[in-house]
Amino acid sequence: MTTKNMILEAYELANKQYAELGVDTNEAIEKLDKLVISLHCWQTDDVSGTENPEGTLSGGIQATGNYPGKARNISEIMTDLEKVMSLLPGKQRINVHALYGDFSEERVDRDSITIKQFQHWVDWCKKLEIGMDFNGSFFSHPNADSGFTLSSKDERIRKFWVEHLKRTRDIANEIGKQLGSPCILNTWIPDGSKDTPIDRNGMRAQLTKSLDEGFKTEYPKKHMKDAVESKVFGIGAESMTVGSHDYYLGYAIKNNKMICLDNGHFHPTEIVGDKISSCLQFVDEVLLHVTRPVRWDSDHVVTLNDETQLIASEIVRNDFMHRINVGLDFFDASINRIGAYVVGTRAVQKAFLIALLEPTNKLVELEENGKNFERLAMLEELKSKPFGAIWDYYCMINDVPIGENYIKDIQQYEEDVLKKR
Ligand SMILES: C[C@H](O)[C@H](O)[C@@H](O)C(=O)CO
Ligand SMILES: [Mn+2]
Repeated sequence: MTTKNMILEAYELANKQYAELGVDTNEAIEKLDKLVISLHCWQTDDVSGTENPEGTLSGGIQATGNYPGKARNISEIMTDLEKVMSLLPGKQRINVHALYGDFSEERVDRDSITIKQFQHWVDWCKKLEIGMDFNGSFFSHPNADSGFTLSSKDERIRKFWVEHLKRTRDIANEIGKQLGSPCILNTWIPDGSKDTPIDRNGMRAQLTKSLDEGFKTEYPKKHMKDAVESKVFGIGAESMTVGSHDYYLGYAIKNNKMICLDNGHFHPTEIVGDKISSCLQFVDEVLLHVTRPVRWDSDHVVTLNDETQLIASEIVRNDFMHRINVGLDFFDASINRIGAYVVGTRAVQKAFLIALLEPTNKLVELEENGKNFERLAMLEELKSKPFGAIWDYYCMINDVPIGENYIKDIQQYEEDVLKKR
């Protein structure tokens, strides 16, 4: 029997098993195909960027490892991302940080960037017919060395970063306009204090002042949408983070912004899956940065673990797909970087597929009737249903490697491209 026939046969059997539970696998696949995952460009080069690739990564984040083959310029980043997308089923878009501009003709500082430095990215996205998201880069820069950017009490520093915020919003608007797909601009700042600060309120008041100034211009939501990203702590800012979750959730609700939930940015026992339905009571949309924190915000490659699953299940169970923007945020420099993307993105897609194959109405019915043993039993039994057969079929109809077959493709790319860098 050919592999194709085996996959088709397994799919038919799995389809029947899920039908017995009242789940239509074809419908699940159709819905999964609507999921667009925003691929962060910074796993290609360990967040080095193209502005000053030899500089040190600051802002309390760290990419550990020195696996060969890291991308060294925009062209290599694009080549790597094209390879990644060729190995993924479904749809993707690209998420670019401001420190990834094209500065080959002219080196401009962050308070002077315009669409010009990002036109190359936009043209590439046009060619690939994909959308693009954008981020201000408030780290790896001398004006962030004090540990404070938008919340700084030094007016020169604060103004510099307000101007950066304004510029990034303008660029995002232009990206969305050119690509005909709203560009999400995420604003994350590393501001915080290593040791116990006194004037927490003063720092947060500065941040509010800066955000209010930076967000003054209204842009059409069909072109760009703002998100603000909170964090519990960063390396070197252990005692206090200015942009905490309480802070940004409040700011987002008051100012009609998206909140960005990065699941590496909370205390280890907090789970982002549980926050989605809370936030969506009060904000229109949420941006996700899906990652895998191991003991801290370590940004390990996402896997199909309970945390990833709850995030996907909460979105699917509540029909939140159109109010959630799924982005990734991991950077592991210790393994093949293309492999990191493919494993991490496929893990998120698998979590969504599993969620789509759940007989949610039946589970809710059990819950509402107080049948908690039955709910627990069903949840456990669902784990061993043949979702893998549906996944393989989805990869097959998307014409991408099935199962672990992408490993050899990536090994080949390592030989042909990465080892020559
Ligand atoms: C590059 C960073 O991961 C990113 O800007 C931010 O989203 C973050 O999560 C910082 O910890
Ligand atoms: Mn993040």
